[in-house]
Amino acid sequence: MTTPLRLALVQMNIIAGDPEANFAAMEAKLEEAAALVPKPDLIALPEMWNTGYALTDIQKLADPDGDRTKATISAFCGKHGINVLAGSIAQLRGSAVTNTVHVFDRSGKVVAEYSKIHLFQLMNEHLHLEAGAETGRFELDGVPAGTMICYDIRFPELARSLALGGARIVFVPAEWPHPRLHHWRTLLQARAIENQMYVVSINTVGESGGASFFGHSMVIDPWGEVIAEAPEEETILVADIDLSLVEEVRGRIPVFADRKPALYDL
Ligand SMILES: O=C(O)CCC(=O)C(=O)O
Repeated sequence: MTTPLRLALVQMNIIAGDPEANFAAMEAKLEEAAALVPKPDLIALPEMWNTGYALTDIQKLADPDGDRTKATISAFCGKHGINVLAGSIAQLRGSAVTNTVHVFDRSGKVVAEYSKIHLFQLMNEHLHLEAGAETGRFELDGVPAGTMICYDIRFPELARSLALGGARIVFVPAEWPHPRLHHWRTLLQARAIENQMYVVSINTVGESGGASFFGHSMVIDPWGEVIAEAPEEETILVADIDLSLVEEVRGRIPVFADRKPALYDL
């Protein structure tokens, strides 16, 4: 990617259990983001945007092999020449359902697929979904990056492993509810500060299954500053980021050179 890099984060209201409505809303929002001037380099979507947390019906609602998602978003990327981190979807794989992010380059090619490693027991994910077994590293326009999903931010080892693998930006699609705004903000900032990288989160808004999703999608720079933050309503959050700040911050406080991995009992 060229520097600065323009990001457009689609903070949307997901209708639980209604993939038709969510696909229509997602396509309209991608077109809205593509019409921004200047055009974004990358558009990102939130977690489980196709089905929301309709977990008891997830087997019949999930996208078989992600085919509909891949066809729709790949065509969009090819038409507009924009990278898309397609949040996550409920994806049917044989008899299992995973919570999976697909990353598309400007030509519409899928360059990465990541399934959520840490399933969130408080919302019964472990009863309905199968956990992923690989981390989410990729490169877009030559920039090494990574993705995690929602609850994954509570595991600093995962963000560290992406940073050690070279990531300069980590994306976090989420469906994170009240009353844990304090945890959301603090954990996202901590992951950015300790790894001296950009952390870009894309949350949802609205109500579903007794949970209220608060938005506050954020772009946090490698110094831990929140450089853009969405309100609690639907919005497309736009931010221009300067990747040279990653090297500048890493040069100022040499955290990676000062690590003592041999002493950590991990
Ligand atoms: O960790 C949390 O508090 C929220 C996580 C969550 O909602 C999720 O992973 O879907």
